[in-house]
Amino acid sequence: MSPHPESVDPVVPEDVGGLDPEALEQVLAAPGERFRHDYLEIRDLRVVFDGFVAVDGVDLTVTRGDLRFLIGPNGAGKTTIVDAITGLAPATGSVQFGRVDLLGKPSHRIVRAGVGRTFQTASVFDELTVLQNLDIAAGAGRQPLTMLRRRRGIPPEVEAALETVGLTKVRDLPAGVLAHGQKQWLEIGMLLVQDARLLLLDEPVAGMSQAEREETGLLLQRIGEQRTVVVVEHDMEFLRAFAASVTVLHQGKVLSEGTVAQVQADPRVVEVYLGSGTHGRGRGTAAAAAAPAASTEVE
Ligand SMILES: Nc1ncnc2c1ncn2[C@@H]1O[C@H](COP(=O)(O)OP(=O)(O)OP(=O)(O)O)[C@@H](O)[C@H]1O
Repeated sequence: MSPHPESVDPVVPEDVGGLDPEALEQVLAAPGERFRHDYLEIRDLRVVFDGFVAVDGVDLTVTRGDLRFLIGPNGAGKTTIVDAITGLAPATGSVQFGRVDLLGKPSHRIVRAGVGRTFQTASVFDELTVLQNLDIAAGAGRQPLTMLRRRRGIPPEVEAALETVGLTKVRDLPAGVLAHGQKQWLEIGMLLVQDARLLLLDEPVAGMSQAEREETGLLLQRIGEQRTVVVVEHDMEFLRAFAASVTVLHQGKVLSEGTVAQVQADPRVVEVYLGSGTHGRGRGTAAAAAAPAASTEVE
């Protein structure tokens, strides 16, 4: 849909540091038993906008421990599926997570069911500091009375999230001055403190440097070991490096599903990404990025 936001020069110190996987342990620390029923199960999902079928009977199952990438040409319906799961697009069918039926629930109830998402354009509060953004996200899971109580110091889960996403040194800066990649990290941190157990990430590495992409990929792999993670992505290099499994969408339907190697070898996927003008809806970057992968399989 919208073009990737240009990466802006960060107005932050050079030595901000990277992500800290060890700090992540503190945020994630939770007995696996609690997540036993955590899996996303979508059946016959359909989203229609004024007669236009954007999502057309999609089935999707993502289990905890998976790191599922959703790919597909421009307009395939990827973001709309995430919108439907999070209550932002009207849908029919069924969407269950952790035994909770999500369809038809208002967004705040879906958040409370443990579902969190990021957007293609980071949706942090620019005027508030990094710390305040995280604090608000942490509050999303708190009872109103606890929210009103004055708290001394930084809650440990917020501190651990700050370290995890490498933003400790910029915690008092307004989020608006962060570089695009750092905003994406902040959003991931917000999902962690919000205790999201299903994380839906829309193009999380857009605008990031190669080093940042790698750090983010490793972070997502680690989170994916404990939580259910779905990544909407156009970056095929990133996908090849980090996806555990892939669902390819095309014109609102699931075209192919499997490991990276399996979908790359699927002639239907090759056709959609490399095909003639009839499938020419793919955005240039996606098609171009997919081409080397597909061609290695077809050569
Ligand atoms: N609110 C809306 N009203 C009408 N049509 C919409 C709306 N949202 C999405 N669409 C249409 O639904 C289709 C799927 O859009 P969607 O954003 O889900 O695709 P996508 O696969 O995420 O694409 P991209 O990779 O470009 O983000 C597109 O044709 C889009 O124009």
